[in-house]
Amino acid sequence: MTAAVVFDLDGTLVDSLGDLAAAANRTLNDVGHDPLATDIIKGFVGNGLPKLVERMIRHCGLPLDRHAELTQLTLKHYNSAASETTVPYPGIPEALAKLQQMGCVLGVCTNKPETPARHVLEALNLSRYFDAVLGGDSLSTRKPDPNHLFASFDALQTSGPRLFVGDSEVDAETAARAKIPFLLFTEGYRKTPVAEIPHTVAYGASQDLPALVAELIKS
Ligand SMILES: O=C(O)COP(=O)(O)O
Ligand SMILES: [Mg+2]
Repeated sequence: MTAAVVFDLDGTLVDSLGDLAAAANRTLNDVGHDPLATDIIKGFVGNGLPKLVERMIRHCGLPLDRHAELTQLTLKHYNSAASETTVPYPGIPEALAKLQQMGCVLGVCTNKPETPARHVLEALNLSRYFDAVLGGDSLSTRKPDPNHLFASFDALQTSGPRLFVGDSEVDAETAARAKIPFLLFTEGYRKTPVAEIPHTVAYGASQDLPALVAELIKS
């Protein structure tokens, strides 16, 4: 039986915080605001780019009626430099290759807009592993709505076991609502202690993924 494994992108497959923060800070620069520390911007990631911009606007005390304009601006900045410093987490390419060898079909379900998500996967030589990539703007809904995750599995067209791998509270909520086993990467952008994030298994080294997946699909 073919297992389907769907991955979150930011904070799970790739460390993209530097490029996200750079895009956000370029927008702040455009409106005459001082840049924010990367760690502050890290707290804005997880619910997609429009939400990141909304959190930035609130944090900086900027007018909320500029949300649409500043979202467009941030997307433009991000699209022009989405893979400058972004790298796969150590062990990710090897783990994906191994999972494919094991017969798993792989997909991506990210709240990042689809265009930069595909660009990042391409630039980092990871797109070859994925049969489906759904972004935060691919549907009319996004994580934590379980329909975003269901649509990602449906796109893989397999009937075997389903697993979801992610790094955040949003991913955990999505998996719980979809009733799909959840593998939590502990070294991504989560804001709460691991023990407070519902998960099936937690891991801190991506090299361990193939063995964890093998264990979960056999049970
Ligand atoms: O774009 C975001 O806010 C988060 O993206 P992710 O769903 O790949 O973690
Ligand atoms: Mg993530």
